[in-house]
Amino acid sequence: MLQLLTSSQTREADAHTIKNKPISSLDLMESASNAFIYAFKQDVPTIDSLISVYCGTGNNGGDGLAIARLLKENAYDRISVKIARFSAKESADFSANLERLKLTGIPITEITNTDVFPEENAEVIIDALIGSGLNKALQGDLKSLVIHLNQLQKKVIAVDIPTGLPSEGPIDPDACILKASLCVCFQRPKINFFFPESAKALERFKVVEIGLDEQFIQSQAGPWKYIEEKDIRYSIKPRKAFSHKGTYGHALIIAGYTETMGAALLCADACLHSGAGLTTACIPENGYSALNSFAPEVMILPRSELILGKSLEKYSSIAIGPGLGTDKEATDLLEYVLNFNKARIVIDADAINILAANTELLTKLPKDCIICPHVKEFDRLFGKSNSWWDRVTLALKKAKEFNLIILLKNQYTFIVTPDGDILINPTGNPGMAVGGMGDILTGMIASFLAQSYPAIEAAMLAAYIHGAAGDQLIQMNSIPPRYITEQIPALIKRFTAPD
Ligand SMILES: NC(=O)C1=CN([C@@H]2O[C@H](COP(=O)(O)OP(=O)(O)OC[C@H]3O[C@@H](n4cnc5c(N)ncnc54)[C@H](OP(=O)(O)O)[C@@H]3O)[C@@H](O)[C@H]2O)[C@@H](O)CC1
Ligand SMILES: [K+]
Repeated sequence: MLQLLTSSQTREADAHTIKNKPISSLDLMESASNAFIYAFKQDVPTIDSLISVYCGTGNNGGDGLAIARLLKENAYDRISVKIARFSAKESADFSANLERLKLTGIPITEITNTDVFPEENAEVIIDALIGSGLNKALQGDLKSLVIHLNQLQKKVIAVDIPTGLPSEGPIDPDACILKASLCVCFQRPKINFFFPESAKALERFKVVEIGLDEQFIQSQAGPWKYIEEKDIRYSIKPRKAFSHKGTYGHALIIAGYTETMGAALLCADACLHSGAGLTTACIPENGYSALNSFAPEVMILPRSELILGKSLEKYSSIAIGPGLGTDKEATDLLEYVLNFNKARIVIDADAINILAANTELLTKLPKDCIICPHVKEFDRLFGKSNSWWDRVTLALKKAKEFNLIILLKNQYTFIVTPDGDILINPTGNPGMAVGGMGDILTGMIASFLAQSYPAIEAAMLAAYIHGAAGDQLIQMNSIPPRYITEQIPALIKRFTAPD
């Protein structure tokens, strides 16, 4: 997993690298600027594009100056540089790069007040005004410049981070930020890129290596971790020779109601496709024939039998909630399952709403129980938050308090653990924003739990593979959740095979 850094940790990684590797700070800037150029060339391959580089006077601005010079070396020769000089300060590497730039003949304009802005006919603007050194909200002259640049509606490519966006912490909905179509960021994505509020700052990002000390970065403390494919390959176990269905556990799916039987079918079918040896669905009687024709491999535990107190002993995992309803019977079922606290449990959908209405049940959740709320379910359960940063921080507190794993759904799903980690899932796409998608995920988690994966791994594998299945169908505008299920077995097999 990639350890993500706060802006102060990034500064430490920067200082550590300069101190311990044979590289000077100026050369590190050169390396970062070269890495930017590599990504830039893929995005703007036309060398006669008209490009304007806006630079502040800190190190982000220093990068901008070096980038302008390197662009020229790479045959982009319709470049101009604008320096926003609203204070007398400049960093040493900015000054050094300014001297180097002056030797290239690239036109440089200094903007010292905002009464008149220089005319701008560039097709591409490179934003090197402020990077990770942002220390307050934009105001005054710089804010006026950013508002002006936003109004031009040009293609903007940001260096490291869009000017005005904090690297971490709550994103003020009214913050003035230079909107980028692409951000090329250095070594690690910024934590704030993963929150929906960052959509006002950037459309997409690319991460480029600049040569910071990886060992140092990975040894940093902090909850934010980014899941990679190799984590999935490392966790997932191939099926063994001479194994039988008993080897892979028995999952019970307690889901469905007259009007919402589909949720139970989708959930049970996804569980089956994710490798559980046996899957049983506990549904009301009016769903039997639908289940038998949709997924004949899935067995049935009559809902009425569970209500009468059927033992749960034989199940290796339990999923409860999709399409369950929130009436008295559903509440009793959840309480029954929680009282039988030996099982490995995943709680979703209506069962989360039942928890929200009966918060005393939270104390009955077994250790390492997984809940997988979407934003509304999360807010209903734990209260409203003003920002996604606050919401995830609250999730961290609740995960510790109740010994829970909270899988908080988002374009980048957050898996928040009782040990204080926040695992960010990189897979998935907006085509997956379709009802029923969560039921598939819950079935997958139940399946991995049944197969004896530790709970955090079960959540991680399910989130990653679910999203990866969606990414395989990226050509579809919207993806019916059933199609995700079809992808699962081959995807799992692929992750068990050598690279
Ligand atoms: N670390 C790395 O890995 C590497 C980092 N590199 C690069 O360095 C960048 C970080 O550089 P940095 O630390 O010099 O800060 P930077 O973003 O230029 O901003 C500082 C300037 O902005 C100003 N300022 C701040 N807020 C303001 C506001 N609201 N409104 C107005 N002004 C404001 C602040 O002024 P002050 O508040 O101090 O008066 C100061 O002048 C990083 O993003 C990356 O691009 C690479 O070169 C190499 C490897
Ligand atoms: K920037």
